[in-house]
Amino acid sequence: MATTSMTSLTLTNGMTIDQIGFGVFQIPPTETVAPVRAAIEAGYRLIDTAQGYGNEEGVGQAVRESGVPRDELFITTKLTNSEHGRDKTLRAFDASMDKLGLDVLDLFLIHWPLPMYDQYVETWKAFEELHASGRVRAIGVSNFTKETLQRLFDETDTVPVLNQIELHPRFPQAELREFHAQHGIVTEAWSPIGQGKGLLDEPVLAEIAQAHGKTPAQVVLRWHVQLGIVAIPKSVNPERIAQNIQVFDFELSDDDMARIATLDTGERMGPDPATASFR
Ligand SMILES: NC(=O)C1=CN([C@@H]2O[C@H](COP(=O)(O)OP(=O)(O)OC[C@H]3O[C@@H](n4cnc5c(N)ncnc54)[C@H](OP(=O)(O)O)[C@@H]3O)[C@@H](O)[C@H]2O)C=CC1
Ligand SMILES: O=C(O)C(=O)[C@@H](O)[C@H](O)C(=O)CO
Repeated sequence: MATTSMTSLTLTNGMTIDQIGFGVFQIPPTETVAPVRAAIEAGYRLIDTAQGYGNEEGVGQAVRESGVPRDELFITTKLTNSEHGRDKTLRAFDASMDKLGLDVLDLFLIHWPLPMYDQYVETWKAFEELHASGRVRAIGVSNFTKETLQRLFDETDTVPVLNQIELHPRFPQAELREFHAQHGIVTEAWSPIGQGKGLLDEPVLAEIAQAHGKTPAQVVLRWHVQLGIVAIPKSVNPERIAQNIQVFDFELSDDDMARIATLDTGERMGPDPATASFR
C-alpha cells in the first residue's frame, strides 16, 4: 500500500531526505518568498536553490518567516560554475550563508563538474573542508557522470551523499541510477516533470492519471517516488505547489510503471554534463 504521508531516504551519513522537495530555478529573486512560503505551508521541507538562481535571499526569508523550526527544514544550495577552486569555493559558501541567513546548511552541491576546466577535484576537497568545519551537514554533487564521480572516489576521501541530475520519464537515467546505488549515492531528479512541457501531455500519462484520479504531474512524481529517488518539482502556482506533493495516497502498479517506461526517448532537455562548459 502507498503511504499517505511523505516518504524519505537515508543518506550515507545517516541524515534523511524527503522524496519530494521544492525547486526554485527561474523564480525571480523578488518573487521567491511567496512560493517558498506556500511550499512550506503545503508540507515541503526540502528546498533546492543555487547561487546561480540569484534567489537565495528569498529562500532564507521564507524559511525565517515560515515559523517551521529550522531543524525540520532541509536547505540545499549549489556552488556556481564560476567559483570552482578551493579559495573561491570557500568564499562563495560564505556568501551563500549570508544570503540565506543560515548558520548551518543542510546540503551543498557542486552544480556542474565542468570537466574541461579540471577543477572539480580541488573544489570537492574544499567541500570536504567545509563539511569538516561543521558549517554544512552533507556534501554532494550535481550533473556528475560516472567518470567524474569515479575521479572523486579515486582522488578524495569522501563519496558524495547525492547526485542531482536531469531525470524524468523521457530520460530515466537507469545506468547512472544503478551506479549511484552501488556507491550508496542518493539520486535526485531535476526537471522531474519535464519542465512542464510536452511530457505532461503524453496520452499514456493522462490514461494512468485518470485511472487513479490524479494529474499527469502527480503520476510522474509518484513514478520518481517508486523509483526510490528524490524529485524537486518547481511551481509558482499555489494549487500546483500543493498538487505536486500530494503523491503519497496512491500507488502505481507494475503495469503503470512499465507503461511510463515506454516514454524513454534517451534524449536530454538540458546540457550534457560531459561537455557543458558555461560559467
Ligand atoms: N542541478 C541542475 O543543473 C538543475 C536543477 N534544477 C532544479 O530542479 C528544479 C525543478 O526543475 P525545473 O527545471 O524547474 O522543472 P520542473 O520539471 O519542475 O517543471 C517546472 C515547470 O512545470 C510547471 N508545473 C509545475 N507543476 C505543474 C503541474 N502540476 N502541472 C503542470 N505544470 C506544472 C511549472 O509552471 P508553474 O511554475 O507556472 O506552475 C514550470 O513551468 C528546479 O527548480 C531546480 O531547483 C533544474 C534544472 C537544472
Ligand atoms: O537550473 C539549473 O540548476 C541549471 O544548472 C540549468 O538550468 C542551467 O543553468 C542551464 O540549463 C543552462 O542552459
